[in-house]
Amino acid sequence: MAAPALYLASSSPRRRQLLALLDLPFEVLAVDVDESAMPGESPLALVERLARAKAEAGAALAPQLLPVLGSDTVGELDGQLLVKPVDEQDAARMMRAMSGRSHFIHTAIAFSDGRRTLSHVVTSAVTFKPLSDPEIAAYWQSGEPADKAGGYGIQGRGGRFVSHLSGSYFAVVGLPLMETERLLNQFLGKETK
Ligand SMILES: Cc1cn([C@H]2C[C@H](O)[C@@H](COP(=O)(O)OP(=O)(O)OP(=O)(O)O)O2)c(=O)[nH]c1=O
Repeated sequence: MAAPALYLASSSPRRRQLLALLDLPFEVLAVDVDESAMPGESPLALVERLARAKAEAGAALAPQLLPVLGSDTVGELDGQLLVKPVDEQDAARMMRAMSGRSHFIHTAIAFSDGRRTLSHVVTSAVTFKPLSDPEIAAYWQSGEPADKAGGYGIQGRGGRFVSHLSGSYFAVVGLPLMETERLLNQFLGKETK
């Protein structure tokens, strides 16, 4: 196996698959970061703080001084945070709130080596078609919503609900490709166009 060029501080298989598309050898680090929001913290501030915290927690564990990537995804509707649903009722509440209208998905990325941290947030707007209660119930049964911010996966069955996307598809899935490569190059001091 090639020596790693960076570490990924994430237990998400999706982030692993997406990072592999940058064609750089990397190793995964398991970090444990408390993801709860602080009182009055905006979704944008939260998502960036968590990505930085994951990257910095990873850097503290990394066996070599290499960039560590941390990332976090949250949704926002009317200023309110949309995170992973705690149960079916919570998922249904979010789906009904998102039905027939647009919400934001914020994904933050951060690189840290323990000495400095650089971060960036990508915001996308996702519009849902109007959803019926039977559709919402059947979607929960598919098992897809449980581990996803906003309670859906655009890359799976949840894609059936999306009538419009403005922003980065890959950021909604959990890792914006172009921005991650650009931020890494910036972190490494490489010139990019
Ligand atoms: C909106 C949306 C979110 N998601 C996922 C991306 C994230 O993995 C997840 C949000 O949870 P996160 O806390 O960002 O990430 P995670 O717990 O999966 O992994 P880790 O913290 O170890 O990196 O929701 C999708 O896969 N598709 C979607 O359409």
